[in-house]
Amino acid sequence: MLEVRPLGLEGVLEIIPRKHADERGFFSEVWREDALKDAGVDVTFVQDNHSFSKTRGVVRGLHFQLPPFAQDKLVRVTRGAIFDVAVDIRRDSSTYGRWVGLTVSAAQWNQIFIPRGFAHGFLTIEDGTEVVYKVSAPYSPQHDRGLRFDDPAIGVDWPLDGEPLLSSKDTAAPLLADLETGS
Ligand SMILES: Cc1cn([C@H]2C[C@H](O)[C@@H](COP(=O)(O)OP(=O)(O)O[C@H]3O[C@@H](C)C(=O)[C@@H](O)[C@H]3O)O2)c(=O)[nH]c1=O
Repeated sequence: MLEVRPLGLEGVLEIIPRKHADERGFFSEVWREDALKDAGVDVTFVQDNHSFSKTRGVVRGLHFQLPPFAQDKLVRVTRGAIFDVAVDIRRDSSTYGRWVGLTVSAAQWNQIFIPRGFAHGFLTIEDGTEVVYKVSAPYSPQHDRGLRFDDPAIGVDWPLDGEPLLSSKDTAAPLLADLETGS
C-alpha cells in the first residue's frame, strides 16, 4: 500500500504511497490512517496546509509550535520539489540539535513525516513549487516559533545557489541556543 523508510532520526520517516498509473493519468492514496498506523504512525490530523512558492531558493523555516499545540506533520509536494529538513529540538534527546534532510518532489511522489519535537523547514528547488501538508494540532500564533535556518550550531547543508528568499519573521528568528522549546 505504501513504502516507509526511516531517515535516521527517531520517528522521521519517508513515506512513498503507491501511484496507480493508467491511460487516464494516475490514482494514489496520499494519506490513509490505517496504513500509517500499521507503519507505527498513530496521529490524528486536524488541519491541511497548502503553500506555493514562486521561485526556487525560497526557504520557509525552521518552524515549530510549542506544546500543547506541537504538531506532527505529513508533507508532500504536488508541483515542483523541495529539500525538506527536520531538526530534533527535544532537549532530553540524544540527537538534540541534529538534522535530517530529504528531497521531496512531485516527480518522486514521496512524503516526509515529521513528529512533534522537531523543527521543520524547506528550501524550494524548483520554481512554482506547491507543498501540501497535514498537521496534528491547529495553528496557534501564540505557540508558533522559529529557529534560524542557518544556525551554525545545527549546520543544515541546504543545497542553495545564493541567498535564499526568507520571510521577515524567518530572517529575525533566534538561534537554537536561545530557544524556548517548552519541552
Ligand atoms: C502556518 C500558518 C500560517 N497562517 C498565516 C499566518 C501568516 O499570515 C501567513 C503566513 O504564515 P507563515 O509565514 O508562518 O507561513 P510559512 O512560513 O509557510 O509557515 C509554515 O512553514 C513550514 C515550514 C511549516 O512547517 C509550517 O508549519 C508553517 O510554519 O499565514 C495561518 O493562517 N495558518 C497557519 O497554519
